[in-house]
Amino acid sequence: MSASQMTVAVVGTGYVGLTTGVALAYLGHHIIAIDKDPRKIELLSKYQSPIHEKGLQELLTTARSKITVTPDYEPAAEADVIIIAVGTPPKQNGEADTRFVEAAARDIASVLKADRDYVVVVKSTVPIGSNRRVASVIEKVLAERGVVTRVTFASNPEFLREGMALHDTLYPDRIVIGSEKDQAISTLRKMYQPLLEQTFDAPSFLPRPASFPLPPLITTDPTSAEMIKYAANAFLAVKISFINEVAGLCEKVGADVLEVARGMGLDSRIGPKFLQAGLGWGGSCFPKDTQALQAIAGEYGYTLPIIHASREVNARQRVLVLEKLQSALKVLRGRTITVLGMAFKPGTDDVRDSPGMELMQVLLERGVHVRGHDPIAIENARNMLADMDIKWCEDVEESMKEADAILIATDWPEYKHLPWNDLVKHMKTPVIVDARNILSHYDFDGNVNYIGVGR
Ligand SMILES: NC(=O)c1ccc[n+]([C@@H]2O[C@H](COP(=O)([O-])OP(=O)(O)OC[C@H]3O[C@@H](n4cnc5c(N)ncnc54)[C@H](O)[C@@H]3O)[C@@H](O)[C@H]2O)c1
Ligand SMILES: O=c1ccn([C@@H]2O[C@H](COP(=O)(O)OP(=O)(O)O[C@H]3O[C@H](CO)[C@@H](O)[C@H](O)[C@H]3O)[C@@H](O)[C@H]2O)c(=O)[nH]1
Repeated sequence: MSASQMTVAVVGTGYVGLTTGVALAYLGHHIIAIDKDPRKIELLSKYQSPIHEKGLQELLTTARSKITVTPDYEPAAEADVIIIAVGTPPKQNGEADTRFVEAAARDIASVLKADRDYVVVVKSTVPIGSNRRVASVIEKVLAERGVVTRVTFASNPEFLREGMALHDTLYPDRIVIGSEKDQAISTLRKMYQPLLEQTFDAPSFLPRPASFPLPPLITTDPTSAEMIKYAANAFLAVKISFINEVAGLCEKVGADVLEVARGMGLDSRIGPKFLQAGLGWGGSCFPKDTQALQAIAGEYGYTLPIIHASREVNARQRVLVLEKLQSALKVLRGRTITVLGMAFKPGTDDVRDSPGMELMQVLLERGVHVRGHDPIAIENARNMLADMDIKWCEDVEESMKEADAILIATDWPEYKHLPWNDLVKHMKTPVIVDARNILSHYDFDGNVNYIGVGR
C-alpha cells in the first residue's frame, strides 16, 4: 500500500466529506464517496459540486477519475480507510445527535469483508466517547455476521472553515489523530503524508501560502481528540463574543472597536484573528458545538460559565443590531428593509443558523417589508424560508431602491465595493446598519445615517 494508492471511502458528502474526499483524490488516493441523499448523488455522479466552496468544482473536475460516487456501502468493503463525515445536528436539549454516525457505523459493518485490514475514522464532530461507541457498534454487527476481520478505529476531527474549506484541508494548521492503535495511526499518517510533507503540486487556484510551515501531526487518545475539536471551536466562539462585548462598551465610551481590536491583536499572545466585532457567530458549527459542549459538561455535573456567557453575548448581539435599526427608523412596522447577506459568512452558500436570516424573521414579525439579497446563497435562503413573505432580490442595486434601511448582515467583499453614494440616493431614507463593519462613515458623502457596531 503506497501513500499514493490508498482506497478511502468517505461516508457523507457534505461540506466536510466532499471537501475531504476531493482533496484526498487530488493527492492521489482512490475515493469512494457515499451519501444517502439522492440529490447529492445525482449531482456528484455528474461531478457537479452540490455546494459552493472556492476551488471545489475545479478540483472535483480535475480529480474525477479518482472518485466513485455511490449511495451504496458495498464498495466501502474495498477501502483501506473509511471516514465517517455525516452530520451531527443538535437535539432539542442541545446534545449532538449521533444517530447518523451510528447508522453509518452499522452500514459500514454490514459490508466489511473477512480477513482484511480496515481503519474506521470518525471525522464528524462527536460527543466524548463516540469513537468508542462507533467501535462497539461495528464490532457487534461483525460478530452478528460472524465476520472476523481486523478493524482499528481513530478520531480525526476536522477544523476546516466554510468558504476556505479546500484551503484549510490542503494547508492545515495541524492534523489530529486520536487512536489507541498504532496500526490506525500509521495508516492515517500514510494517507495524510502528502499533506504532512506538502509534496503535492499546489493547484493554481489555491496556491500554497507563502512560508507555510509543515503541519504537525498530533497523535493522542480518542477522548482528547474529541475534546480538542470542541475546545477549539468554543475558544474561537468565546474570542468573538469577547470582542463583541468590548464593542458594546466602545460605543458607550466613544472608542472604535476596529482600532481596539487592531491594538489588541498585534500582541502576539492574542493574535489578530477572530476579533471582528459585528453580528456575532452563526453557522452549522459554533452554535451547535458550544451547546453540545455544555450538554457534555452537564452529564458530568460540571458547568462552563465562560462558554455559557459567550452564547448569551452572541444572542444579545443580534438584539443590539436590531435595536440600531429600531432607533434609526423609530417605527419598524410598515418600513422596507433590505438585508444584505443570507450566508452565515462570506464564501459559502450555507445558511444554517445564519444571523441575517434570523434577523429577517424577526423583522417580518415586526411588520417590516423584508427584502433579501445574497451573491451565492439566495436559493438556499429561499428554500429555507419558503413560506415567508420575503422579496428575494437577485440584483443587489435593485434590492435597495426605495428601501428605508439597509442591514449588512454578511461581510461579502462584493458589498464593500458597491457604488454606495449613488445607491443611497435611491433609498427612501438613507439608513445603513453595517452589522459587519465592512464600511465606515468616511465612505459616504454625507446626509447618510451610517451605523456600524462598536464605533
Ligand atoms: N461544515 C463545517 O464547516 C464543518 C467543519 C468541521 C467539522 N464539521 C463536522 O463534520 C460533520 C459533517 O458536517 P457537514 O457540515 O459536512 O454536514 P452536511 O450536513 O453538509 O453533510 C452531511 C452529509 O451526510 C449525509 N449522510 C447523513 N447520514 C448518512 C448516512 N447514514 N450514510 C451516508 N450519508 C449520510 C447527508 O446526506 C449529508 O450529505 C458534522 O459533525 C460537523 O459538525 C463540520
Ligand atoms: O472575527 C470573527 C470571525 C468570525 N465571525 C463569525 O463567526 C462565524 C463562524 O466563522 P468561521 O469560524 O470562519 O466559519 P465556520 O465555517 O463556522 O468554521 C468554524 O467551525 C468549523 C466547524 O466546526 C471549524 O472546523 C472551524 O475551524 C471554525 O472556524 C461566522 O458567522 C462569522 O461571521 C465573527 O463574527 N467574527
